[in-house]
Amino acid sequence: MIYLPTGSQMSEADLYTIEKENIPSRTLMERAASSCVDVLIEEELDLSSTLIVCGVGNNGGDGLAIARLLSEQGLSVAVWLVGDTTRMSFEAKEQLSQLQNTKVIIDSQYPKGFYSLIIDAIFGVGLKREIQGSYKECISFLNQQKVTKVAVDIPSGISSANGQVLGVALQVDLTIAIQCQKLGMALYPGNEYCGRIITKKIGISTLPFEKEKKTVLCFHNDDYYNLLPERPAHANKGTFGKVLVIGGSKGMAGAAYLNAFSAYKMGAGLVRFYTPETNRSILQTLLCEGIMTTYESFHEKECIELLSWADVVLIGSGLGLSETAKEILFCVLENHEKKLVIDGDALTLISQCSNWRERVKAKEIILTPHMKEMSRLLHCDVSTIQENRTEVLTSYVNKNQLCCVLKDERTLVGASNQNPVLNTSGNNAMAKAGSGDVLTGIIGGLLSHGLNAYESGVLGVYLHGLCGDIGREHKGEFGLMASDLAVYLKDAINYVKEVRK
Ligand SMILES: NC(=O)C1=CN([C@@H]2O[C@H](COP(=O)(O)OP(=O)(O)OC[C@H]3O[C@@H](n4cnc5c(N)ncnc54)[C@H](O)[C@@H]3O)[C@@H](O)[C@H]2O)[C@@H](O)CC1
Ligand SMILES: [K+]
Repeated sequence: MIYLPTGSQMSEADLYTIEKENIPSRTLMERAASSCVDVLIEEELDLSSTLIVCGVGNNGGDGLAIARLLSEQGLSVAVWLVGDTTRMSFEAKEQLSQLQNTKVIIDSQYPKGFYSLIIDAIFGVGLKREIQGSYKECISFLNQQKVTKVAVDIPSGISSANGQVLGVALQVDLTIAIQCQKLGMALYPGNEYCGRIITKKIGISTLPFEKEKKTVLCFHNDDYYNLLPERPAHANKGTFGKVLVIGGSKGMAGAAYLNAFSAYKMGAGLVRFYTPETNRSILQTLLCEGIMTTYESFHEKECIELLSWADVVLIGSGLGLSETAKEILFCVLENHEKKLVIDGDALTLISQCSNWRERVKAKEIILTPHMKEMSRLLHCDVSTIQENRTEVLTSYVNKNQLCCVLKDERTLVGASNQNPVLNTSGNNAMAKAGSGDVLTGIIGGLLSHGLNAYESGVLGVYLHGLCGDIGREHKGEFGLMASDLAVYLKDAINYVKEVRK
């Protein structure tokens, strides 16, 4: 796995390396610049006439050092120095003075000419606020130039903490990430501005953020492979767990079906529906393997008996917000002692109850909110969550001692005392009704194999995304349906195993 630090975490790591490992800032800058030059050469970019656009911080310092290194190779280089040079960082000033006796053209305006390549060294991880004025004009102007563009560390204008565009951002073809990819480069819209990403290690110690459970991780295939549950030969249907699906109100039977179908496809041993009587024939026709208990109103004894049968309860997909739904939900919260996944309408119902968490008995709890549902749980705006998703998620899971799958184009899985994991599988073909119900079912299937909440959330989200990637190949970007996703689970699991080989 790799760490995806925010800019501030990266700056702390820079400082730690400089102070505790006694590597001077200047040395790190030289290493960063020469690594960038290596990439430019390895990638066979046209370096016949390069424009390097530099800001006044250390990202600009990297750019100035690159200018010197290219010029030492006899290449034609011009530097456009943007911003107030009286505010230049110490390292950038040093780099600028080293350029004085070279052939590099330095201009505080756009140095007119024909350029084969533009290098963006305006802002790196130090970008803090909305870009305005001459910086904004400069980036907008550069965006109009039809020339290959390469960003040093991160495209200028992208927040390294959350991937948001701070006023304006430069769209580049290639980003050379220094030491680590930053979180904002993996999130949207930041990711779309980066083009290809090449990471170059330069010896910055990542110890400071490795120690923190707050730093976001991105798993590799091997990490996922290690989470895949085993299916011993000596097994029966009880070995792989009993999943109780409580979902589907009138007209929403499909949500319960997708939960149950996906849990079975993920290998669960037995799946039972607990659903309104109106869904009986629909669900039995759709899934003859599903055991069926139905209700017309709340019966505590019946509900508690079903809970004692189940290893895993999935509650909420298409459940509705009726009084009966609410009674069943709170009966589950107060009586189910094993593993519990709370999805969809059940999330809305708990968000209306301030002491819901105190009432939960289950030893493993997973919530699967999308951004809107999370905003209901936290009683705040969606934008507040999007801008600070890691902090919001981390503090929520630690406060409530549970696992939370925060669904978005890039889903983040957090659990108490664990690093959040950012998922990068999946695509826009999955943005369709029912997709989340499939995820809930997959997570249920993994829980029923004995994985804990965090493992099931992390692996479930990845497999779900892979189903989307494989499904898009077969069914297309427009035509992929939620029910198709679960069908591709076998291919997704095989993919994880094959890549491992
Ligand atoms: N020793 C180090 O610190 C190293 C730094 N490196 C490079 O340095 C970068 C980080 O350098 P810095 O921390 O100096 O930050 P940046 O170079 O990213 O920019 C910070 C500068 O921009 C200003 N600024 C921030 N937001 C602004 C806005 N919206 N409008 C106008 N001005 C704004 C700040 O006041 C500061 O002067 C990294 O991304 C990387 O490229 C690398 O060379 C590796 C070593
Ligand atoms: K940059």
